[in-house]
Amino acid sequence: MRITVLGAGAMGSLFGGLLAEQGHAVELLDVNPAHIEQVQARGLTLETDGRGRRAVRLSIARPEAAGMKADCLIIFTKTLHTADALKAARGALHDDMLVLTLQNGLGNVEKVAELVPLSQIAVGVTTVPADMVGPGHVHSHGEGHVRMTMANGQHSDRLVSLAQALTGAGLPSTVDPSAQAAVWQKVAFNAALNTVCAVGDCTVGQVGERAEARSLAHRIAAEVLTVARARGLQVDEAGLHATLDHALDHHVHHKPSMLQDLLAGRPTEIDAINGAVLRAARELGMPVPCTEALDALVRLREQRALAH
Ligand SMILES: NC(=O)C1=CN([C@@H]2O[C@H](COP(=O)(O)OP(=O)(O)OC[C@H]3O[C@@H](n4cnc5c(N)ncnc54)[C@H](OP(=O)(O)O)[C@@H]3O)[C@@H](O)[C@H]2O)C=CC1
Ligand SMILES: CC(C)(CO)C(=O)C(=O)O
Repeated sequence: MRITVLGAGAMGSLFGGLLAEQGHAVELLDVNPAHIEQVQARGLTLETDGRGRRAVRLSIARPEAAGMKADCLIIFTKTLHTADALKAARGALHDDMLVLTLQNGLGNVEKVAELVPLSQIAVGVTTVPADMVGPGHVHSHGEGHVRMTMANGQHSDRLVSLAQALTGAGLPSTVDPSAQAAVWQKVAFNAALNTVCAVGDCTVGQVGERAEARSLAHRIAAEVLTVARARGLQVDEAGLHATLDHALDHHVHHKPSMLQDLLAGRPTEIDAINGAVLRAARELGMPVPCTEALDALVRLREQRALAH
């Protein structure tokens, strides 16, 4: 397949690199000059558990210089950069292209739909983890999967082909209409764990060690699911709490992306995570006090992090 990846940081580079290794034509689009320069000069250094470190040759350009007419475009910018990135990559968009967002948070389809017809948009979630080691170097220290569906609920052969390509590249993927509920479950997970780690300035394991912090994370997750249920989604509450416990017990050294953003002085995705849940809860007149408290505290930390 011909696949463009818009936003080639940790996740975009991992997905693009693994797909390119399987012989797919991949073009990464990014704005980070040091990363672009490294990948152009030396290839992408890709490090995954089990297969070690290797260099992968693939194209990379700024979004406005996109050169490939791709079958699919996967968006992996942070949520607050989606609109700018898509506008800059407008030249790469065409009406026979599938556009997939696997970003965290809510409202991603709505942002993409400002520039792409809904019938071409797919949405999903991934539990695959990835970290940037430095420019041109990405590391994934764990396994995960991808669940996705067309935003309009229709069947798409193109999405099935993309799922096969991703699975063949070592990113197990399913096309599943319940991916819409999975988006909410992932938001519940991020609203709970990312925020508590961000405010506590600690790893997932450090939250897991303290009973009251662990219980707070579970309360936030449960609160978010009450909103999802009120919106008519069938969510798996027991499954979510089990996933949270698994992360708290096993991803002990991981610093969630929200904490990494704060430490790097970058804006976080708080508005697309807790902020979006709060807006949905307000529309329904539902109180979500824990989600609201963490939203306020992360924004406070973010303001300080951006000021330095
Ligand atoms: N990392 C993880 O383990 C996981 C992340 N996710 C989600 O995936 C998404 C991507 O996350 P992640 O890869 O960690 O993020 P990164 O910050 O590592 O990567 C985002 C990339 O997008 C680039 N970018 C910024 N603006 C633009 C633009 N206008 N056009 C093109 N590229 C742009 C950034 O450049 P610059 O650095 O210069 O800003 C950066 O290289 C997020 O929604 C995240 O929540 C989901 C599951 C796991
Ligand atoms: C990797 C994971 C699942 C952990 O919180 C994540 O989504 C993030 O860091 O944003």
